[in-house]
Amino acid sequence: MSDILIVDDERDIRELVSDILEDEGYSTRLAGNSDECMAAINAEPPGLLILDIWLKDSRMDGIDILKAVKRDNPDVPVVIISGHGNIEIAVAAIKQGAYDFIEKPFNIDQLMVVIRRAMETSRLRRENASLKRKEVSNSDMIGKSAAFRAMLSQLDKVTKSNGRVMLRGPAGSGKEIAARYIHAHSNRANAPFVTVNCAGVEPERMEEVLFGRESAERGVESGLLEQAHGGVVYFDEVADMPLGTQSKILRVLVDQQFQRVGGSDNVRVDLRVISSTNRDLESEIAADRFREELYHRLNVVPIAVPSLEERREDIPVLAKHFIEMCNETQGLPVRELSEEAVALLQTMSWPGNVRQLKNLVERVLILGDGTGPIEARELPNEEEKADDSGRVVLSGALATLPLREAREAFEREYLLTQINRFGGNISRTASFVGMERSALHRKLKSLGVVTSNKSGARVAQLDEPEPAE
Ligand SMILES: Nc1ncnc2c1ncn2[C@@H]1O[C@H](COP(=O)(O)OP(=O)(O)OP(=O)(O)O)[C@@H](O)[C@H]1O
Repeated sequence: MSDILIVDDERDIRELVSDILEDEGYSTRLAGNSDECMAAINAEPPGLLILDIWLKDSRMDGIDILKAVKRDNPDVPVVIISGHGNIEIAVAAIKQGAYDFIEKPFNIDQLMVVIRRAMETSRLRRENASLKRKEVSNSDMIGKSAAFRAMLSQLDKVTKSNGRVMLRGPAGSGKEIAARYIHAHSNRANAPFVTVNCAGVEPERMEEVLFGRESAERGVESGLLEQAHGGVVYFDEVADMPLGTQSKILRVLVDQQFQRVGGSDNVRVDLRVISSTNRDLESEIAADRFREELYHRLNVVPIAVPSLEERREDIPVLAKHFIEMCNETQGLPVRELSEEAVALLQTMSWPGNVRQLKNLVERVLILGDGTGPIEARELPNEEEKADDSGRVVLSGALATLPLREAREAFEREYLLTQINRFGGNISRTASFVGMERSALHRKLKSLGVVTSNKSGARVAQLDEPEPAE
C-alpha cells in the first residue's frame, strides 16, 4: 500500500522519477498510459500517485484519472506533473482533489519535498482509516437474551442481501450499532459507513450536506452520499428529515443518481441504505410529515431493536463489556459488580436504554474510589429503593391504593421485573425471590401474569388489561 505509482507517457521521465525515488528508499510502479494506470490501481491502490496531465495514446487524460481515483480511492494522494506554463490546469486539478503539482522541468529537491509531504499525508490517512476500522469493530454487539438473539438472527439474515433496512427502537437502544453490524458483516465492509444525522443538520443545509456542492470558487465539494459510494449510508432518525429533502432522497433511490447543489453533472452512486427511527412513522405519514412513498422504499426489511428493559438479562454482560471498554480507552480500573449491584441494575428503569447503562458505568468508574467490586450504594438512588435506614420510599401511585391493591400492584411489578431479568426462566426466578416453583406459578396466575413466547423471546406480561378503576 505504500508504493508510488508513476504515470507519464514519456518513458525517460517516468524512469528518471522512479530512479530518484528508489534511491530514496521508496518502491515504485510505472504506467505509460491510462489503461496501464487504471489496471495498476485496481490491482492494488498505491500509497501515492504521480500523474502527468497530458497522456498521449490514452483513453483518459490525467484529469479523468484524477476524478476516478478521487471517487473510488479518495485516500490516495495525487501529485500532478504539469507542463511548463500550464498553471491553470494544475490549479483546476487541485480543485478536483489533487494534493499538489510539480511543473516540468522539475528539480530533484523540489520533487522530493512534495513527495515526502504527500507520503506523510498518505500515512496519516491510512492510520486514520485503520482507527476507523477499529471503531467499526465496535460493531461487536453484546447480549445473550432471547430478545437480543432474535434481533441478531434477523440482522444476520440481511447482511447477505442489499435490501434496505429500517431499524426501529427507542433512543439509545443500539440502532446505530446494529446498522454498523450489518455493514461490518456485509460485502461492503471495506467501503465507507456514513451516518447522516437527520435531526442534527439545519433543514436549509440538508441538501448541500447530502448531495455536495459545485461552485467556481471552491470547485467540487462532495456530499455524504458521494462519500458513502460503494458502502452504506445510515439515515439516523429519518423522521426528522425535512419534507423537501425527503422528495429528493426518493428520487435518488429511484434513479441511483443526483446532481450536486449548483452543479449539472449527474453523479451516480452505489449505496446500501439503512435507516432508523424511534418514532411511529405511520402516524408521521398520517400527519403529513413523512412521505408515504419514501417510507415504503426505506422500510423493505423492518427490524425491531428491543429496549434494555425488554432484555434485562443482558445487563450484567453489557455492564462488564462497558467496564472493559472504559479500561481500554481511558485506563479506568477494571472492577467486578457485587451481586446487589447487579440486582439493582437489573431492576431499575432504563429510559435511556443501553446508552444510559454505558454512561452510568463510566460515571461510577470515574467517581468511584478503590478497585474492589462496585457496590449497590455507588449506583444512583431510585424512588422505590430502600433508603439508608432500610425504609422503602413509596411512589405516589402506590400510596393512594388500599393495602391489598397496593400489595398486588407491587407484587405484579416486582415479579414481572424479576422474570424478565432471568430471561423468563421460572426456576431461577423462584429461587431468587425465595418461593417454590409451583407457588410462584400459582402466584403469577392469581396476579394475571403469563409468560409467553413472543417473537422467539420469552417475556412476562399481564394476562389482560387491568380493569379500569
Ligand atoms: N448490544 C450492544 N452491545 C454493545 N454496545 C451496545 C449495544 N447496544 C448499544 N450499545 C452501545 O450503546 C450506545 C448507544 O447505542 P446506539 O448509538 O447504537 O443507539 P441508537 O438507538 O442508535 O441511539 P439514538 O436513537 O439516540 O441514535 C453506543 O455507545 C453503543 O455502542
